[in-house]
Amino acid sequence: MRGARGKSFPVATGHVRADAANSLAPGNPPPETARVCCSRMSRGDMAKPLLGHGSTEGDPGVTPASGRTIGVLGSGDFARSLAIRLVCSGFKVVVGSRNPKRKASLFPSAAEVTFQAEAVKKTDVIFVAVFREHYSTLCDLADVLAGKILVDVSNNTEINHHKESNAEYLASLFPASTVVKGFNVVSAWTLQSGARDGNKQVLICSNNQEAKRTVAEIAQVMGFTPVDMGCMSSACEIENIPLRLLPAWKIPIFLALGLFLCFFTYNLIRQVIHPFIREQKNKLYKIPIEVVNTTLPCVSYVLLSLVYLPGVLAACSQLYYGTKYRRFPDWLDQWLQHRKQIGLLSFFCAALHAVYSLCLPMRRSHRYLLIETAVKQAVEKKMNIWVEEEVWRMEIYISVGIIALGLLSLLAITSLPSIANSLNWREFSFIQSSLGFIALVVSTLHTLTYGWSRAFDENQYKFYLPPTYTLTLLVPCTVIIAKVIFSLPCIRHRLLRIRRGWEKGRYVKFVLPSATGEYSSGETSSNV
Ligand SMILES: Cc1cc2nc3c(=O)[nH]c(=O)nc-3n(C[C@H](O)[C@H](O)[C@H](O)COP(=O)(O)OP(=O)(O)OC[C@H]3O[C@@H](n4cnc5c(N)ncnc54)[C@H](O)[C@@H]3O)c2cc1C
Ligand SMILES: NC(=O)C1=CN([C@@H]2O[C@H](COP(=O)(O)OP(=O)(O)OC[C@H]3O[C@@H](n4cnc5c(N)ncnc54)[C@H](OP(=O)(O)O)[C@@H]3O)[C@@H](O)[C@H]2O)C=CC1
Ligand code: HEM
Ligand SMILES: [Cu+2]
Ligand SMILES: [Fe+3]
Repeated sequence: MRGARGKSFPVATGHVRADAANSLAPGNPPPETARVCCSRMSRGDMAKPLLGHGSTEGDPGVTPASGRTIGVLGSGDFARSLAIRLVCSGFKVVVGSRNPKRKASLFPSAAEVTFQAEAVKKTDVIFVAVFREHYSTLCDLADVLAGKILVDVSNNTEINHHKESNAEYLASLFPASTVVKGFNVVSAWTLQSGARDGNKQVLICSNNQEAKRTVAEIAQVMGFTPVDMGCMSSACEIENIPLRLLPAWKIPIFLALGLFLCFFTYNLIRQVIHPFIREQKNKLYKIPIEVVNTTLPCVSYVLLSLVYLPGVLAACSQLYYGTKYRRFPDWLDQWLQHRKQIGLLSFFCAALHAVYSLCLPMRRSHRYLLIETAVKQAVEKKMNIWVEEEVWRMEIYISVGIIALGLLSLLAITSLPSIANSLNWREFSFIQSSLGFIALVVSTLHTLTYGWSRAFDENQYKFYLPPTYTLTLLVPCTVIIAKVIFSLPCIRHRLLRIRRGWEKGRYVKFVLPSATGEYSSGETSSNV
């Protein structure tokens, strides 16, 4: 749930009873028993609740940290994991089920499992862990639920599946209760195994601040990070989140696939179809490795240049308008937001390309061709086949390729949230912006030394199509030339001023009253 809009919660303890307050404050470790139980908790333990031996009852040393009782309606996966996590966090739990006898054994013995009506009487915060379609079966409990907080944890099967959110629907069924949306982005498994880095966030919304704060505090005690998503109108958005698959990656993946298809087709024409038509030679064997290994690097290289092109366009726009306060066009804003994903896809393709390249010599076809060439040269009595220029060319382009990949790996590592969080923004920007640009320059050197003079060799033109690497050079070279121009002192200085808030022509014309009291026509200006 990285980057979810919303703000974190101030933990207020005013309204919560004193004993519950200090336990609700973040960072209060759950009681020893609970911690021991949680550390040994595993999926298998779901069926055999461990708390029986170490239940908090009867053990003088340990009282439930919060003493607060939390209700759970439903006895399914989510209800069970929720009960375990709540008990581990020191809450008292009462589960309401239609069939308590049958379900009791699935819950930790510290949790009380009883009928729904019984359960809701014992607490003022109830998690409704049933599907939306079964909400109406709870209507007989409306009186008992009046004035209580209902936490709607439900998800849908499709985005915007219903005209109103499940939480709003629940609120319409129980107008006398207060509904808070929350916990739906947490899977039953995470609930049970505890919050790990990726899905620590619990998005919460409600029209009632107090109720929202209460649920947030419970989330904090459970080890989650509550994120305030505002009022109930955000419930739809919160319910859609678990249904979206890697939203930030869609456009970059389609871009990479599109580039792959184009370059693959181009290379197929040049390396397989051309020899088949012109020389009746069957080169189909080249497809799995050679064609792929001249496609992947091109995709990687173009993607890498598309990471730095928006920064160049952004700079051009700022220089042109003489301000940084003018919104970029949406397409550029979108592009700037997707640079991380484009960069990581570039790294992924480059890494594959490196592995493919290192495997080139181990192929059977490579050996046959090598032997064939050797025999041919022996027959033609060609002894000295060493071409110094070619040797150097290959030594250089492979070595430079390895350096480029090393730099990309560094960028990829600093993309990891745990690493990025350990850098300050200047360090992060230096690595991403400066080192990233150097990686682009080094990759260009690799490509140019690989291509060398092929672009001027007419044998390299198949069906008049130029060698593939020449197609890849356009965007990267544009970015490199632009960056060189921006580094010229006059332009660099202006760009830095703009990025520090200076604005072209932002001055106020005003007329100074002269000593005699008339207004002179002189104009003065000041930057506002
Ligand atoms: C392997 C790899 C991993 C990467 N990982 C990350 C990553 O984790 N996070 C990341 O952000 N990038 C990542 N990138 C992309 C790239 O490295 C960074 O975005 C880098 O900061 C771009 O530098 P730049 O000099 O092009 O532009 P910048 O210097 O970042 O930006 C140029 C100017 O554009 C404007 N600008 C920049 N961003 C915005 C914006 N979002 N909205 C409005 N104006 C803006 C600013 O005025 C800025 O001064 C990765 C790239 C690669 C290859
Ligand atoms: N599973 C997960 O990982 C997650 C689930 N959720 C949400 O949690 C809620 C429960 O999910 P989950 O536990 O997986 O579902 P389950 O089907 O496992 O449990 C749902 C519970 O609802 C009750 N129930 C079932 N049928 C009916 C019925 N016809 N009438 C009344 N009550 C019924 C049952 O409790 P009893 O028989 O005891 O009354 C049952 O245990 C859903 O809204 C889901 O979207 C949210 C995030 C993650
Ligand atoms: C360990 C790192 C690398 C090695 C060993 C390597 C090796 C090679 C080899 C052997 C070729 C010739 C491919 C062939 O003829 O089949 C090649 C071409 C190429 N490489 Fe790399 N490379 C590396 C990294 C990179 C990186 C990081 C990039 C760019 C991001 C890159 C971009 C290219 C390009 C664009 C070509 C030309 C492809 C063509 O037009 O046919 N390489 N590389
Ligand atoms: Cu436990
Ligand atoms: Fe439905």
